[in-house]
Amino acid sequence: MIEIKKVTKRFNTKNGELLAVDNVDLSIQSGEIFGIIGYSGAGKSTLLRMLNGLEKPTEGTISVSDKLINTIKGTKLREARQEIGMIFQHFNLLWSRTVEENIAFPLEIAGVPKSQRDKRVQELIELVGLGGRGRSYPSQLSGGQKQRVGIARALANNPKVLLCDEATSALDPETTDSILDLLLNINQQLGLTVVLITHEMHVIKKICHRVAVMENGKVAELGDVIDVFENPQKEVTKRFVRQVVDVEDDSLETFTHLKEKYPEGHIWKLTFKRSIVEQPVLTDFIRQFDVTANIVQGNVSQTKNGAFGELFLHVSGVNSVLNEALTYLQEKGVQVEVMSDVN
Ligand SMILES: Nc1ncnc2c1ncn2[C@@H]1O[C@H](COP(=O)(O)OP(=O)(O)OP(=O)(O)O)[C@@H](O)[C@H]1O
Repeated sequence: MIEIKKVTKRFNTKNGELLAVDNVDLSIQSGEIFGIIGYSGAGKSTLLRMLNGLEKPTEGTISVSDKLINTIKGTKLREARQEIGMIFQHFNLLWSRTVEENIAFPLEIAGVPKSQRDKRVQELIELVGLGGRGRSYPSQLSGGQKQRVGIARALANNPKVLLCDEATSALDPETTDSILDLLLNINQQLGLTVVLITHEMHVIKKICHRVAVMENGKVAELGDVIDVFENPQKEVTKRFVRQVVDVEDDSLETFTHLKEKYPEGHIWKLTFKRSIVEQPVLTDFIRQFDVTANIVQGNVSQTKNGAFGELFLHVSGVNSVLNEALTYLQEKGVQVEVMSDVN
Protein backbone atom coordinates (compact mmCIF):
# COMPACT_ATOMS: atom_id res chain seq x y z
CA MET A 1 0.00 0.00 0.00
CA ILE A 2 2.76 2.46 0.99
CA GLU A 3 6.32 1.95 -0.17
CA ILE A 4 9.05 4.26 1.11
CA LYS A 5 12.34 3.50 -0.61
CA LYS A 6 15.70 4.98 0.36
CA VAL A 7 14.08 8.28 1.30
CA THR A 8 16.25 11.14 2.46
CA LYS A 9 15.15 14.69 3.20
CA ARG A 10 17.58 17.55 3.66
CA PHE A 11 16.57 21.11 4.49
CA ASN A 12 18.67 24.13 3.69
CA THR A 13 18.75 26.29 6.79
CA LYS A 14 20.67 29.43 7.63
CA ASN A 15 23.04 27.22 9.61
CA GLY A 16 23.66 25.00 6.60
CA GLU A 17 22.16 21.73 5.48
CA LEU A 18 20.01 19.76 7.93
CA LEU A 19 19.42 16.04 7.49
CA ALA A 20 15.83 15.46 8.71
CA VAL A 21 15.17 11.99 7.25
CA ASP A 22 18.10 9.72 6.53
CA ASN A 23 17.76 6.86 4.03
CA VAL A 24 14.49 5.39 5.29
CA ASP A 25 12.98 2.20 3.83
CA LEU A 26 9.49 1.21 5.00
CA SER A 27 6.70 -0.86 3.60
CA ILE A 28 3.22 -0.35 5.09
CA GLN A 29 0.50 -2.92 4.35
CA SER A 30 -3.07 -2.19 3.35
CA GLY A 31 -5.44 -2.16 6.38
CA GLU A 32 -2.59 -1.84 8.86
CA ILE A 33 -2.33 0.66 11.72
CA PHE A 34 1.30 1.64 11.56
CA GLY A 35 2.89 3.80 14.26
CA ILE A 36 6.01 5.92 13.99
CA ILE A 37 7.40 6.96 17.35
CA GLY A 38 10.35 9.18 18.16
CA TYR A 39 11.43 12.13 20.26
CA SER A 40 11.14 15.69 19.03
CA GLY A 41 13.30 16.31 15.97
CA ALA A 42 13.58 12.62 15.02
CA GLY A 43 12.08 13.32 11.59
CA LYS A 44 8.58 11.86 12.07
CA SER A 45 6.56 14.84 10.79
CA THR A 46 8.81 15.30 7.79
CA LEU A 47 8.42 11.64 6.87
CA LEU A 48 4.62 11.79 7.32
CA ARG A 49 4.34 14.99 5.28
CA MET A 50 6.23 13.32 2.43
CA LEU A 51 3.52 10.63 2.28
CA ASN A 52 0.95 13.12 0.93
CA GLY A 53 3.36 15.27 -1.02
CA LEU A 54 3.40 18.20 1.45
CA GLU A 55 7.19 17.75 1.39
CA LYS A 56 9.26 16.27 -1.42
CA PRO A 57 12.08 13.86 -0.66
CA THR A 58 15.58 15.00 -1.60
CA GLU A 59 16.32 11.41 -2.60
CA GLY A 60 14.32 8.21 -2.86
CA THR A 61 10.76 7.32 -3.85
CA ILE A 62 7.38 7.21 -2.12
CA SER A 63 4.39 5.39 -3.55
CA VAL A 64 0.90 5.30 -2.06
CA SER A 65 -1.64 2.97 -3.73
CA ASP A 66 0.82 2.52 -6.60
CA LYS A 67 1.07 6.27 -7.25
CA LEU A 68 4.53 7.80 -7.13
CA ILE A 69 3.75 10.70 -4.80
CA ASN A 70 7.21 12.23 -5.05
CA THR A 71 7.03 12.82 -8.80
CA ILE A 72 3.40 13.75 -9.55
CA LYS A 73 2.28 17.38 -9.58
CA GLY A 74 -0.77 19.61 -10.14
CA THR A 75 -4.12 17.88 -10.78
CA LYS A 76 -2.62 14.39 -10.48
CA LEU A 77 -1.21 15.22 -7.02
CA ARG A 78 -4.55 16.76 -5.94
CA GLU A 79 -6.37 13.62 -7.06
CA ALA A 80 -3.90 11.37 -5.27
CA ARG A 81 -4.31 13.47 -2.12
CA GLN A 82 -8.05 12.79 -2.10
CA GLU A 83 -7.13 9.21 -1.27
CA ILE A 84 -4.99 10.33 1.66
CA GLY A 85 -6.76 12.00 4.60
CA MET A 86 -4.85 13.75 7.35
CA ILE A 87 -5.58 14.82 10.92
CA PHE A 88 -3.52 17.18 13.06
CA GLN A 89 -2.57 17.80 16.68
CA HIS A 90 -4.34 21.18 16.72
CA PHE A 91 -7.25 20.01 14.52
CA ASN A 92 -6.82 22.78 11.86
CA LEU A 93 -10.57 23.48 11.70
CA LEU A 94 -12.13 26.52 10.07
CA TRP A 95 -13.41 28.51 13.04
CA SER A 96 -16.01 30.53 11.15
CA ARG A 97 -17.67 27.37 9.80
CA THR A 98 -19.98 24.98 11.64
CA VAL A 99 -19.16 21.31 12.16
CA GLU A 100 -21.23 20.41 9.09
CA GLU A 101 -19.55 23.09 6.98
CA ASN A 102 -16.10 22.00 8.10
CA ILE A 103 -16.82 18.41 7.12
CA ALA A 104 -18.36 19.52 3.81
CA PHE A 105 -15.31 21.60 2.88
CA PRO A 106 -13.23 18.87 1.15
CA LEU A 107 -16.38 17.69 -0.65
CA GLU A 108 -16.94 21.20 -2.00
CA ILE A 109 -13.37 21.30 -3.26
CA ALA A 110 -13.84 17.90 -4.92
CA GLY A 111 -16.95 19.30 -6.70
CA VAL A 112 -19.49 16.97 -5.04
CA PRO A 113 -23.09 18.29 -5.64
CA LYS A 114 -24.88 19.80 -2.62
CA SER A 115 -27.47 17.04 -2.09
CA GLN A 116 -24.80 14.30 -2.06
CA ARG A 117 -22.62 16.47 0.14
CA ASP A 118 -25.35 16.91 2.75
CA LYS A 119 -26.02 13.17 2.85
CA ARG A 120 -22.32 12.33 3.20
CA VAL A 121 -21.85 14.93 5.95
CA GLN A 122 -24.69 13.38 7.99
CA GLU A 123 -23.19 9.89 7.56
CA LEU A 124 -19.82 11.15 8.73
CA ILE A 125 -21.30 12.98 11.72
CA GLU A 126 -22.90 9.71 12.85
CA LEU A 127 -19.73 7.70 12.14
CA VAL A 128 -17.59 9.88 14.43
CA GLY A 129 -20.23 10.14 17.17
CA LEU A 130 -21.14 13.83 16.77
CA GLY A 131 -24.89 13.41 16.28
CA GLY A 132 -26.73 16.62 17.26
CA ARG A 133 -23.59 18.83 17.05
CA GLY A 134 -23.68 19.54 13.32
CA ARG A 135 -24.67 23.21 13.72
CA SER A 136 -22.13 23.95 16.48
CA TYR A 137 -19.00 26.01 15.87
CA PRO A 138 -15.56 24.62 16.74
CA SER A 139 -15.27 27.07 19.67
CA GLN A 140 -18.31 25.39 21.26
CA LEU A 141 -16.71 21.92 21.19
CA SER A 142 -14.34 20.06 23.52
CA GLY A 143 -10.89 18.99 22.27
CA GLY A 144 -12.07 15.43 21.65
CA GLN A 145 -15.11 16.65 19.69
CA LYS A 146 -12.89 18.94 17.60
CA GLN A 147 -10.69 15.99 16.71
CA ARG A 148 -13.83 14.01 15.77
CA VAL A 149 -14.66 16.81 13.30
CA GLY A 150 -11.06 16.59 12.01
CA ILE A 151 -11.47 12.84 11.50
CA ALA A 152 -14.86 13.22 9.74
CA ARG A 153 -13.41 15.88 7.45
CA ALA A 154 -10.38 13.67 6.67
CA LEU A 155 -12.69 10.77 5.76
CA ALA A 156 -15.08 12.83 3.61
CA ASN A 157 -13.66 11.76 0.24
CA ASN A 158 -13.37 8.08 1.23
CA PRO A 159 -9.59 8.01 1.44
CA LYS A 160 -7.65 4.75 1.52
CA VAL A 161 -5.08 6.09 3.94
CA LEU A 162 -5.40 8.25 7.05
CA LEU A 163 -2.29 10.10 8.25
CA CYS A 164 -2.40 11.17 11.91
CA ASP A 165 0.08 13.83 13.01
CA GLU A 166 0.23 13.65 16.83
CA ALA A 167 -3.58 13.51 16.73
CA THR A 168 -4.03 12.92 20.46
CA SER A 169 -1.11 14.93 21.87
CA ALA A 170 -3.31 17.91 22.80
CA LEU A 171 -5.92 15.74 24.55
CA ASP A 172 -6.29 14.44 28.11
CA PRO A 173 -5.77 10.68 28.68
CA GLU A 174 -9.48 9.78 28.71
CA THR A 175 -10.23 11.73 25.53
CA THR A 176 -7.08 10.26 23.95
CA ASP A 177 -8.46 6.78 24.56
CA SER A 178 -11.85 7.63 23.05
CA ILE A 179 -10.20 9.04 19.91
CA LEU A 180 -7.93 5.99 19.66
CA ASP A 181 -11.01 3.74 19.95
CA LEU A 182 -12.63 5.71 17.14
CA LEU A 183 -9.54 5.29 14.93
CA LEU A 184 -9.54 1.56 15.67
CA ASN A 185 -13.25 1.29 14.74
CA ILE A 186 -12.72 3.20 11.52
CA ASN A 187 -9.76 0.99 10.64
CA GLN A 188 -11.86 -2.14 11.23
CA GLN A 189 -15.11 -0.90 9.66
CA LEU A 190 -13.63 0.75 6.59
CA GLY A 191 -10.43 -1.26 6.19
CA LEU A 192 -8.58 2.06 6.18
CA THR A 193 -4.78 2.07 6.40
CA VAL A 194 -3.69 4.33 9.27
CA VAL A 195 -0.21 5.83 9.66
CA LEU A 196 0.29 7.76 12.87
CA ILE A 197 3.16 9.60 14.44
CA THR A 198 3.44 10.07 18.16
CA HIS A 199 5.87 10.42 21.05
CA GLU A 200 3.58 8.40 23.36
CA MET A 201 4.09 4.65 23.63
CA HIS A 202 0.58 4.31 25.05
CA VAL A 203 -0.81 5.25 21.63
CA ILE A 204 1.35 2.62 19.93
CA LYS A 205 0.42 -0.01 22.50
CA LYS A 206 -3.30 0.63 22.27
CA ILE A 207 -3.94 0.58 18.53
CA CYS A 208 -0.92 -0.12 16.33
CA HIS A 209 -0.09 -3.42 14.66
CA ARG A 210 3.49 -2.44 13.83
CA VAL A 211 5.82 0.30 14.93
CA ALA A 212 8.91 2.04 13.61
CA VAL A 213 11.08 3.83 16.16
CA MET A 214 12.84 6.86 14.67
CA GLU A 215 16.01 8.50 15.91
CA ASN A 216 18.14 11.11 14.11
CA GLY A 217 16.16 10.71 10.90
CA LYS A 218 16.67 6.94 10.72
CA VAL A 219 14.46 3.97 11.56
CA ALA A 220 16.22 2.60 14.64
CA GLU A 221 13.86 -0.33 15.16
CA LEU A 222 10.90 -1.85 13.34
CA GLY A 223 8.54 -4.70 14.14
CA ASP A 224 5.24 -6.01 15.46
CA VAL A 225 4.26 -3.95 18.48
CA ILE A 226 4.25 -6.95 20.81
CA ASP A 227 7.74 -8.04 19.69
CA VAL A 228 9.11 -4.56 20.22
CA PHE A 229 7.53 -4.39 23.68
CA GLU A 230 8.78 -7.83 24.69
CA ASN A 231 12.23 -7.45 23.33
CA PRO A 232 13.30 -3.86 22.68
CA GLN A 233 16.78 -3.79 21.15
CA LYS A 234 17.89 -0.17 21.03
CA GLU A 235 18.26 2.18 23.99
CA VAL A 236 15.78 4.65 22.47
CA THR A 237 13.17 1.89 22.18
CA LYS A 238 13.77 0.75 25.76
CA ARG A 239 13.14 4.31 26.90
CA PHE A 240 9.82 4.39 25.08
CA VAL A 241 8.75 0.96 26.34
CA ARG A 242 9.51 2.12 29.89
CA GLN A 243 6.79 4.77 29.46
CA VAL A 244 4.24 1.97 29.75
CA VAL A 245 6.03 -1.14 31.07
CA ASP A 246 8.90 -1.45 33.51
CA VAL A 247 11.37 -3.52 31.50
CA GLU A 248 14.04 -3.62 34.17
CA ASP A 249 14.47 -7.06 35.70
CA ASP A 250 13.51 -6.34 39.26
CA SER A 251 12.35 -9.87 40.09
CA LEU A 252 14.87 -10.36 42.85
CA GLU A 253 13.87 -7.20 44.65
CA THR A 254 10.22 -8.09 44.20
CA PHE A 255 10.76 -11.54 45.57
CA THR A 256 12.58 -10.34 48.69
CA HIS A 257 9.76 -7.92 49.31
CA LEU A 258 7.06 -10.58 48.77
CA LYS A 259 8.83 -13.12 50.99
CA GLU A 260 8.76 -10.64 53.86
CA LYS A 261 5.11 -9.87 53.25
CA TYR A 262 3.98 -13.50 52.84
CA PRO A 263 6.12 -15.68 55.11
CA GLU A 264 3.81 -18.72 54.59
CA GLY A 265 3.11 -20.49 51.26
CA HIS A 266 4.90 -20.15 47.94
CA ILE A 267 5.56 -17.39 45.48
CA TRP A 268 5.18 -18.22 41.80
CA LYS A 269 6.17 -15.90 39.02
CA LEU A 270 4.02 -16.40 35.93
CA THR A 271 5.22 -15.04 32.60
CA PHE A 272 2.64 -14.63 29.87
CA LYS A 273 3.47 -14.20 26.22
CA ARG A 274 1.21 -12.86 23.50
CA SER A 275 -2.49 -13.63 23.73
CA ILE A 276 -2.39 -16.31 26.38
CA VAL A 277 -3.51 -13.86 29.07
CA GLU A 278 -6.81 -13.51 27.27
CA GLN A 279 -7.53 -17.20 27.76
CA PRO A 280 -9.23 -18.03 31.04
CA VAL A 281 -6.16 -19.94 32.20
CA LEU A 282 -6.09 -18.45 35.67
CA THR A 283 -9.80 -18.96 36.28
CA ASP A 284 -9.55 -22.61 35.19
CA PHE A 285 -6.48 -23.11 37.32
CA ILE A 286 -8.24 -21.86 40.44
CA ARG A 287 -11.45 -23.81 39.68
CA GLN A 288 -9.75 -27.10 38.90
CA PHE A 289 -7.24 -27.32 41.72
CA ASP A 290 -7.73 -27.12 45.42
CA VAL A 291 -5.21 -24.34 45.92
CA THR A 292 -5.43 -20.86 47.35
CA ALA A 293 -3.95 -18.32 44.96
CA ASN A 294 -3.75 -14.56 45.27
CA ILE A 295 -2.31 -12.16 42.76
CA VAL A 296 0.10 -10.12 44.82
CA GLN A 297 1.75 -8.13 42.10
CA GLY A 298 1.55 -7.93 38.36
CA ASN A 299 2.34 -6.04 35.25
CA VAL A 300 0.42 -7.31 32.28
CA SER A 301 0.14 -5.14 29.18
CA GLN A 302 -2.46 -5.41 26.50
CA THR A 303 -1.35 -4.69 22.94
CA LYS A 304 -3.22 -4.96 19.66
CA ASN A 305 -1.65 -8.37 18.99
CA GLY A 306 -2.14 -9.86 22.46
CA ALA A 307 -1.03 -9.42 26.02
CA PHE A 308 2.22 -10.06 27.77
CA GLY A 309 3.72 -9.54 31.18
CA GLU A 310 4.31 -11.04 34.59
CA LEU A 311 2.15 -11.93 37.57
CA PHE A 312 3.38 -12.87 41.00
CA LEU A 313 1.05 -15.32 42.77
CA HIS A 314 1.07 -16.28 46.41
CA VAL A 315 -0.13 -19.91 46.46
CA SER A 316 -0.73 -22.43 49.19
CA GLY A 317 -2.10 -25.97 49.29
CA VAL A 318 -1.05 -29.61 49.46
CA ASN A 319 2.27 -30.14 47.66
CA SER A 320 1.02 -32.85 45.29
CA VAL A 321 -1.92 -30.65 44.18
CA LEU A 322 0.38 -27.68 43.77
CA ASN A 323 2.63 -29.77 41.53
CA GLU A 324 -0.34 -30.79 39.37
CA ALA A 325 -1.47 -27.17 39.16
CA LEU A 326 2.02 -26.12 38.14
CA THR A 327 2.12 -28.71 35.37
CA TYR A 328 -1.32 -27.54 34.18
CA LEU A 329 -0.14 -23.93 33.83
CA GLN A 330 3.02 -24.98 32.01
CA GLU A 331 0.99 -27.14 29.61
CA LYS A 332 -1.13 -24.06 28.85
CA GLY A 333 2.03 -22.26 27.76
CA VAL A 334 2.48 -20.09 30.84
CA GLN A 335 6.07 -19.92 32.02
CA VAL A 336 6.11 -20.55 35.80
CA GLU A 337 9.06 -19.89 38.00
CA VAL A 338 8.74 -21.20 41.57
CA MET A 339 10.67 -18.42 43.20
CA SER A 340 11.09 -20.33 46.43
CA ASP A 341 9.24 -22.54 48.83
CA VAL A 342 8.96 -20.19 51.71
CA ASN A 343 7.47 -22.56 54.29
N1 LIG B 1 10.80 23.24 6.84
C1 LIG B 1 11.90 22.99 7.55
N2 LIG B 1 13.01 23.71 7.38
C2 LIG B 1 14.13 23.47 8.08
N3 LIG B 1 14.25 22.46 8.99
C3 LIG B 1 13.18 21.71 9.20
C4 LIG B 1 11.94 21.92 8.51
N4 LIG B 1 11.04 20.99 8.94
C5 LIG B 1 11.68 20.24 9.86
N5 LIG B 1 12.96 20.66 10.02
C6 LIG B 1 13.96 20.07 10.91
O1 LIG B 1 14.04 18.68 10.61
C7 LIG B 1 14.25 17.92 11.79
C8 LIG B 1 13.14 16.89 11.90
O2 LIG B 1 11.94 17.59 12.19
P1 LIG B 1 10.51 16.88 12.30
O3 LIG B 1 9.52 17.94 12.59
O4 LIG B 1 10.30 16.00 11.13
O5 LIG B 1 10.75 15.96 13.58
P2 LIG B 1 9.66 15.31 14.53
O6 LIG B 1 10.22 13.99 14.92
O7 LIG B 1 8.35 15.32 13.86
O8 LIG B 1 9.67 16.27 15.78
P3 LIG B 1 8.45 17.09 16.42
O9 LIG B 1 7.64 16.07 17.16
O10 LIG B 1 9.13 18.06 17.32
O11 LIG B 1 7.74 17.73 15.26
C9 LIG B 1 14.29 18.91 12.93
O12 LIG B 1 15.64 19.21 13.23
C10 LIG B 1 13.57 20.13 12.38
O13 LIG B 1 14.04 21.31 12.98
